[in-house]
Amino acid sequence: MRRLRRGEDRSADAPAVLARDVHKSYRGVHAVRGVDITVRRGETFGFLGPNGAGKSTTIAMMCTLVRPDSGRIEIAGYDVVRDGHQVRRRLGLVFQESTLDTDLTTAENLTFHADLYGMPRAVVAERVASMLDLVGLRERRDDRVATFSGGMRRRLEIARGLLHRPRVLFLDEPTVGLDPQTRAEIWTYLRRIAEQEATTVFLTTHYLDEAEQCDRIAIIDEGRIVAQGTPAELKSVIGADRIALRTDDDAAAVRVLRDRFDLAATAIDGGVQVQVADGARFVPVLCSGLDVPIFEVTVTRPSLDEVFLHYTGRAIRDAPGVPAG
Ligand SMILES: Nc1ncnc2c1ncn2[C@@H]1O[C@H](COP(=O)(O)OP(=O)(O)OP(=O)(O)O)[C@@H](O)[C@H]1O
Repeated sequence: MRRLRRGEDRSADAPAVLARDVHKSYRGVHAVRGVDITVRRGETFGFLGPNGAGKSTTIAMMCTLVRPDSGRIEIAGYDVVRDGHQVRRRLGLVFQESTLDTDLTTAENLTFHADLYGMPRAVVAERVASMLDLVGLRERRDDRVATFSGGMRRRLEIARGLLHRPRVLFLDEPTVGLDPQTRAEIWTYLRRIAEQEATTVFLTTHYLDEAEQCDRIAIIDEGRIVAQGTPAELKSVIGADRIALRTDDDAAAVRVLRDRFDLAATAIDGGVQVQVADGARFVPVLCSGLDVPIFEVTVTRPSLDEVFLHYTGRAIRDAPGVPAG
């Protein structure tokens, strides 16, 4: 590795987040068992897993709140154990539980944060204004946070997390408990952050439609990363499209699928199902070659739901304590 000159910022070409063989146990519970993660600069990275899989522990280690037992974590090139101060300067945090002071105004909450981070007074006013623009709260600058909706509070927390220009913004379930419209709105801001601020966004979510919007995702189960890649890459592991058929004679359809198309069909509720590589291309071939009247054909492409089920043995929506998405 190239030696750094005094005062040189390592973060310029280092990955935003790097974790190698990270372990953490709490008395008797091996919560994180050899996690490897690489997040590139500017990526929006989704971290998924069933309840108790080790997400919060991993994030807490990345944010210097919990010390790893072994392994290595670097944020923008700085080690979380050796260079904790450098790491903290480079990250922003948005937790599930709000940490805003509701008795203060929007601007006061932000200025308080700027003081904590030792931001020069001369730049604070302008930075506060541009962050409030980013999350659409400029008009509410002097209102007390106590008067805000859940979505507005979350937006303010995002603005606060970004105020000191972190390299990585960590968000733990940023949209949990919000209605679908507000969730969509938060995502508009998250995308804007990635574009305008060139900030890496690392977030946990239980919503697969949100994971779908990430550049890359990792799935953790029982303390281990079981899959990592773009949503498209992970879905391609599941591979096949599913074609569900309702026909006039399902038994005959199964025979024809086997004899003519070499496909093993399985019975499903009210019909039969086969798996093929490219459903859209196969449907016309099937319809002309089946010889059995078809009432209905449905093609389902692999989803992240199936990816999650494949790797964890659980449907993400079945995880206890998770509102249906
Ligand atoms: N402070 C602690 N002391 C003891 N055990 C803990 C502690 N924090 C977490 N654990 C245990 O470590 C495991 C991983 O927990 P963690 O909170 O990291 O999972 P998670 O994926 O974030 O779960 P959730 O989605 O429910 O927040 C769980 O078995 C949990 O009970």
